[in-house]
Amino acid sequence: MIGSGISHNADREFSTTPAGSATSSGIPPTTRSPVIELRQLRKVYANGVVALDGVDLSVREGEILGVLGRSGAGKSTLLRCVNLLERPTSGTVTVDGRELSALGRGELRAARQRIGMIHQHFALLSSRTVAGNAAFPLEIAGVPRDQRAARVRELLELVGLADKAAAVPAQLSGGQKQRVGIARALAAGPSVLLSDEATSALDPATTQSILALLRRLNTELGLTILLITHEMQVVKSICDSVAIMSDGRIEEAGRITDLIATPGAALTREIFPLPEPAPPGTVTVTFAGQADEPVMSSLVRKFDVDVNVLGGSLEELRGAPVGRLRVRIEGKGAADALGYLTGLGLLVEVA
Ligand SMILES: Nc1ncnc2c1ncn2[C@@H]1O[C@H](COP(=O)(O)OP(=O)(O)OP(=O)(O)O)[C@@H](O)[C@H]1O
Repeated sequence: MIGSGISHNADREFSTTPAGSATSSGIPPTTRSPVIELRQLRKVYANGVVALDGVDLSVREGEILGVLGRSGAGKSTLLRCVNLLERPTSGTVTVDGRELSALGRGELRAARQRIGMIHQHFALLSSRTVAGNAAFPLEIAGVPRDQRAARVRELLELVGLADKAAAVPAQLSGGQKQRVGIARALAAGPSVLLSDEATSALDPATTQSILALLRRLNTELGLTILLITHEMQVVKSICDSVAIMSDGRIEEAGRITDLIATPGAALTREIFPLPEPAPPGTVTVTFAGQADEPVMSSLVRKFDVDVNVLGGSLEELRGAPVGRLRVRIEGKGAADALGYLTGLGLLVEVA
């Protein structure tokens, strides 16, 4: 028997309050309208590789959605289809209510201004200053010089680089380069930001500071963000929703809090790996939220049971603790204890 009962501290961070919340507008993301809609998207490259095989995906206004998948799953192809850098073989791409896949060249160029993009290796112009890089999309759009200068000052302020306007990219750290990339992506005031592995080339601390900046832009500007990543940490830190891709298909998609509350979700197994299948007689409990009740220790007190912890882990999802615990509950009150856990709204899976 591994520990009979659990101390207050051991489970104090688990509770029944759902993690995640409405963002600054107060409108829950699930009730907002989609800003990006992909329908039956298929991409077959000239060499016959089927990179996208019937993808349906919606990203709602003000949402941060992370597409997660192993190398070759089709993430980059998916992202590049959203702004039509890559033309889908079939299917539709709608952004901000306009079906981009139906637009001609000129209209597409204009529609793309509503879509910013940041890249893993920053893609800055090395001969231009920080200000010159941020100003580039404004020059292309024909914005007059004085307006450009004011906008660039505003953008560099926004990303925390006001003092680096005259520096060139070679004088910047990776995190600073990505901030320039973000300033440039936001120059034309897009409603959507696409992020192509934007933190993959950065160290963990810099990654966190860039993710915090993206979250701030999301809440302050209401920016909708579609990001692709192979790092679960990125999804855990800032995403509201996730789509898991494999072999050109989306295997699972939804709000993280909803998926975690869904029995058998692949996301839960990825975030909280436990031996599968669960041994017979064990109970796997998934908790989401903050500490306001020591659930397992109150179980021991209320129902005269022993709770043996077999495994589990606790993670922060967008700053809120979420955990998965595998236990064996023994004693004559075991059935009542299970009913109690279910009644608290926790996901309780009995093997
Ligand atoms: N231009 C191309 N021509 C032919 N095949 C391609 C092309 N680009 C990608 N592919 C293939 O399409 C599939 C999906 O690639 P994609 O780059 O979209 O996946 P990914 O999930 O982004 O992978 P990674 O994380 O390694 O970038 C892979 O089999 C890849 O080899």
